[in-house]
This record gives sequence, C-alpha cells and structure tokens, in this order.
Amino acid sequence: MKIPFIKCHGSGNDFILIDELENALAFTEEERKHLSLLLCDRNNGIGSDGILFVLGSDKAEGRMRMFNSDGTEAEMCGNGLRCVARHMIDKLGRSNIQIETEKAVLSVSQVEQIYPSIDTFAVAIEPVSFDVASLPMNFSAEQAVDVEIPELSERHRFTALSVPNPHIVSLVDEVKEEELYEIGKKANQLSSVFPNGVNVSFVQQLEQNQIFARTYERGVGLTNACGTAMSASSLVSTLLGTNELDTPVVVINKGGLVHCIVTKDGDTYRIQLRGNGTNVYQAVVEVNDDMQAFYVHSEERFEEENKAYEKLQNYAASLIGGSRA
Ligand SMILES: N[C@@H](CCC[C@H](N)C(=O)O)C(=O)O
Repeated sequence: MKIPFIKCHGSGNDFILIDELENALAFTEEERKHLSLLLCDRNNGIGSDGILFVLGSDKAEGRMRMFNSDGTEAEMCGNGLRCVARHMIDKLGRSNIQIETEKAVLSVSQVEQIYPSIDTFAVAIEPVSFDVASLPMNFSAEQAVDVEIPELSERHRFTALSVPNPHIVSLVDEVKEEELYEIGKKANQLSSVFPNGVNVSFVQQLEQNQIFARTYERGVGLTNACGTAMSASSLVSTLLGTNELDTPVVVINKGGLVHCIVTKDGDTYRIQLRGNGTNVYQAVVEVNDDMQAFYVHSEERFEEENKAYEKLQNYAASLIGGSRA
C-alpha cells in the first residue's frame, strides 16, 4: 500500500503525519500500531518520535490520533497537535479551528510568530488535573504536589499532573540528562505506581518566566522536546517557581523554544502552547502487505522553512549558553 506522509516537527520532536481522510486510508488499530513500530524506528525505519494520524471528525474540523514510536497510543501530544493544526489550517485556509483529540476537542489557531519567519500555532492543552487518579498514579493522597517518590529518587521532589496525558515534573538546579534517563526509565517500569506509564521532566528555572525543560517520554525515551511536558512544566514552575500567570513563559528545549501561557479560571488551570509546526519533507512510503518492509519515494523537501527554523534553534541554544555551530 502507498501512504503519502509529511515528516514534520514541533521543537525538534519529530513525527510522520499521515492524513487518512485526505488519502482515503482507513487503518485498523493493529495497522496503526505496526506502522508506528516499522516507520518510527531510528535505525531501520524513517525515524521519528511518533506518528500523527489525521482522521475525520463529527465534532471538529479534524481528529488527531498520536502513536508513540513503541506502538502505544497517547491521549494527547502538544507538539504533534501544532503540526496537525498547521496541516489542517493550510488545508482549510482558516486560521482558527478545532481538532478532536482522545480526551477533548481543542482550539488551535495560527498566531503571531514567536520568532522571525516561524509560522506559529497556538494549541490548547486541556483538561489539566492534579488528581493522581487522572494519570493514573497510585499514591497515598489525592494529589502529589512537590512530593517525594522514594521508589524513583531520593534526591528529587515531583509534582504529578495530567494534561491530559500523564506527567511528573521535578524542579532542579541543573538538568542532568543521564539522571533523567535513569529516572524516566525506572518510572516507566514501575507499574505499581504508574500503571499506564508516565512522562518525566526535569525543569530548570533560568529567570522569571523562562525555563529549560527536558523530558523522558513514555513510549519513546529522551526526546528533543515534549509539548505537553513543557506545558505541564510551565504550570508547575508557576506554582512552585517564579513564573507568572497570564504571561508567556519561554520554554527552552533541546530542539528550540516555545511559549506557554498559563491561566487560572476559578479552580481550573488552562495552558496554551505556542510554537512552530515545521514541515521537513513530504514523500510517499510504500509498505508491503505484512507491514515488515517499506520503501520511500518522491521526497520533496521544504528547504526555506527549515533554514528559518535553524535560526530559531541557534537563538534558543544561545539562551542556554550553547551553540549549534
Ligand atoms: N511528544 C508529545 C507527547 C507524546 C505522547 C507521550 N509520549 C505520551 O505517551 O504521553 C508532546 O509533544 O506532547
């Protein structure tokens, strides 16, 4: 079968976007899982953190389903939703639409650029809950805000929240990648505490309304950035750190930067995530019937937008004293 796709990314969190509706494809659940395992593989596949399947919806202009590279489906994907928003906005020629996701119908729009020449998309990250049952997480209280999880680490404190996929966030003085990898891996093997797994983030407050976030993603491992994690991290560092409500928090990540705006409406927190939705190339992948082999042809690259994105990446790296040269 021939499958047209777009290779795209949000903050370097990269995806294969397949529009099932546009291409008259209707995969079974097993096929979506198999395609994710086959195509996301960094060594033998196309290589990506996940697949974004775009489907029709009777509640919104479109529907997104997101599969991690290990073939599991996630409730939500913030960076992926920006890519799907861009795809649908380009397709429909409208700058404000709604996309159905597993847990909610979410507003997405094209907004003011966060950096010169970077088309920017704002997506709602909702619903947000601090109830441990919403992750789910087995814990001795209804919420786990700034608590120790001795099974995971004796050094760090964590806050658990769903946005609506499951996250734990730890504010640290310095993000140590190896330590994050170990804790993230352990958390995803600790089914007595996190029966459905969890995304684990380390967050460093750089200055007021500016943080650096790094995430070990459930179903993937360490990624350049995770949109829901950056949203969760902005909220947690607003509650426990020095960020302000209603003010863009600049979240620097390994793949660039985004802005997150946290608002409070009564007891409800809302987060808006703003950032790129960059297309790298589009192509057609031919997959054999048993989904064990594939061939990619007719690749068309989007050079200009990728050059523009490199400038954003260099700028983001300069903010944390790094260089991508
Ligand atoms: N990278 C995503 C999140 C993808 C899903 C996550 N790994 C999970 O299983 O919850 C994002 O940008 O939010």
